[in-house]
Amino acid sequence: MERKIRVGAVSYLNTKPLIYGLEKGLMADAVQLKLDYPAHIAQQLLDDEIDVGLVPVALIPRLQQHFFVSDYGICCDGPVASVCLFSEVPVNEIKEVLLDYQSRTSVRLARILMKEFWKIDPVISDTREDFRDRIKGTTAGVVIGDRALELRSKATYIYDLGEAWKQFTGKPFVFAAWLSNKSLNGNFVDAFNIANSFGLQQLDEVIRLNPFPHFDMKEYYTKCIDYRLSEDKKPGLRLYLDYLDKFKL
Ligand SMILES: C=C(O[C@@H]1C=C(C(=O)O)C=C[C@H]1O)C(=O)O
Repeated sequence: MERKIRVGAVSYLNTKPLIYGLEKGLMADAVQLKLDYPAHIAQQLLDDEIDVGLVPVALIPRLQQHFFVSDYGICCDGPVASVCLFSEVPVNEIKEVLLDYQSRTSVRLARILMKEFWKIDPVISDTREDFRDRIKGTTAGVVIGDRALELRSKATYIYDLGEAWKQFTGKPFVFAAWLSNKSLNGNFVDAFNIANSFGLQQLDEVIRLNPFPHFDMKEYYTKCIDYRLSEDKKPGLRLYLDYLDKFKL
């Protein structure tokens, strides 16, 4: 029997619709699914511990070769709600910014926006563990995922990075895409696309299975996250990758 394809998916709520089909057993004979936070998925694809991952797009320049596995990803076209700069003071008074250790794409997006859009030059600090209680006074923080959705109700100033990117460039943004480090056969790709679309067609059931009191999940899945990695998303992705190159990020 052929070895199963090792698939690494993001463990946040944003990914639940995409993996609902896989978790229901579609492709159970072909796929072994692991969940982790984005920075770990990125490392696992680099280390060849997985074959396919919902990988932060910031990893693309570091991969020797990469293939887009499906028509789905984690994108937005305007406010995304779960990727924000949280602060107790207005953006131009921020002195230090803590960057979420779980992120690879958004932390670099924040650096681009600070330089080019907000035109601020705070001290930028990486983190290695939970840092949310250090966001106070003039120290702000970039937080992603479910923890960001939760923080929204407590934060004073919320700068949504999807919204800021849209204001800055006029374009949608791609956070993560299903990428592989080797070419996979067309049958796998077709089945994977069908599995991805399964949950998107049954959002009410996905929401029922993953109750989350801090945010309206129907709104999150239908208005904030855009799951279609369609052609109209590509110019924004290219522009982001150009900025990574330009600023050596
Ligand atoms: C919209 C989001 O997109 C994500 C952000 C990522 C990143 O910053 O590296 C990677 C995967 C996505 O989960 C989110 O996490 O809230």
